[in-house]
Amino acid sequence: MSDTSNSSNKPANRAKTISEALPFMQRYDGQTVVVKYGGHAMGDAELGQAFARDIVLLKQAGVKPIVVHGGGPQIKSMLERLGIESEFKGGLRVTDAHTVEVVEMVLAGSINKSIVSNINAEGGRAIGLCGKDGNMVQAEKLTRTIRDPDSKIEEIVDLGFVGDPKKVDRSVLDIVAKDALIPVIAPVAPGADGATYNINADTFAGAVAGAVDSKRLLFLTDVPGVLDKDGKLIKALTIKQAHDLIADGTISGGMIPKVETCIDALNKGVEGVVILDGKVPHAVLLELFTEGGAGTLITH
Ligand SMILES: Nc1ncnc2c1ncn2[C@@H]1O[C@H](COP(=O)(O)OP(=O)(O)O)[C@@H](O)[C@H]1O
Ligand SMILES: CC(=O)N[C@@H](CCC(=O)OP(=O)(O)O)C(=O)O
Repeated sequence: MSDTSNSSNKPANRAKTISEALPFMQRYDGQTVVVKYGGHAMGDAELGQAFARDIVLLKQAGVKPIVVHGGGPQIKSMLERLGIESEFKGGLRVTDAHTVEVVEMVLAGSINKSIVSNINAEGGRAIGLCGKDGNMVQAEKLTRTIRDPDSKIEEIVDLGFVGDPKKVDRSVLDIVAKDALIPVIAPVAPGADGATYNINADTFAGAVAGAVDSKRLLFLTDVPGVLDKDGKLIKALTIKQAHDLIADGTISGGMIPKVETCIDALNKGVEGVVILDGKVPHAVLLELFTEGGAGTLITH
C-alpha cells in the first residue's frame, strides 16, 4: 500500500496539483519557450533525466520548447585531460584554434547528443543542432573591451574564436517545430570567414529567444535566482531594478552577462525571463506550471 501519511502524497492533493496546472498549460499552449540549460545545472544522470522529462511534458502539453545548452565545466575538464590551458576574460573563454576544436567536440558532440538521448528516452523526439545547421546562426568575431578595476584603464582584448550571434534564421526552427521535433542547440556557429566560433550559451539563448518570439526564456543555473545582498532570493525584478543591482555590485561575476542577456531578450520582445536553479528536480515544470513559479522573474 502506498504511504499517505505525507499530506502532499494524498491522491486528492496530487490531483489538485495537476488540476492547478491547467491555467498555466492554457497560457503556454502553442507558445515557444526557450530553455537555456547551463553546464552547472546538468548535475547527475537522475537530474538529467528529470530535465528531459520536463521538456517532453512541455511538448506533450502543446508548448514548443527549444533547448539551448552550455557546458562550460565539461569543456574545462576535457581541456584539462588534453593538457590545453584555458583562461577567461570578462566572463568569456579565450578560444584559440585548438580550443575551438575541443569546444565544438564537447558542446555539439557529447553534451548535445546526451541531452538528445535523454529526451528521446523519455518518449520525445529531439534533434541535435548547432548554429551551423541550416546556417541557423551567423557569428561575428567578438572584440571585448575590458576595464581594469584598479587602474580603470580600458583594454581591447582579442578573445580568438569567440563570436557574437549576429543573425539568427528562424526558418530551420520553424520546420523542426512543425515536425513535432524538439530542437536541442549547441552554441557554436560559423562566421562569414568560414571559421567556427564559440559563443557564450546565455548570449546564444537570448538571440534564439528574440528571433523566435519566445513567450518565456528560462535560464537554468546553479543558484536559486538573483540573490540580494543578504543572499535571499529576489522573486521579481524590473529591468530598472536589475540595472540598479548591477550598478551597486549586488549582481556580479557570471550573473552580469546573464542578467544583461535577459534585458536584451526582453527588449527584443520576449515577455518574461526567469533565472532559476536547475539543480532542483523538475525546475522547468515548477516554473511554468505552478503558482508562484521558481527563481527570479525579470520583466519590463
Ligand atoms: N546577485 C547574485 N545572485 C546570484 N548569483 C550571483 C549574484 N552575483 C553573482 N552571482 C554568481 O553568478 C553565478 C551564476 O553565473 P554563471 O556561473 O555564469 O552561471 P552558468 O554557468 O549557469 O551560466 C552564481 O553561481 C554566483 O556565483
Ligand atoms: C565564449 C564562451 O565562454 N563560451 C562558453 C560556451 C559554453 C557555455 O557558455 O556554457 P555554460 O552555460 O555552462 O557556462 C565556454 O567556452 O565555456
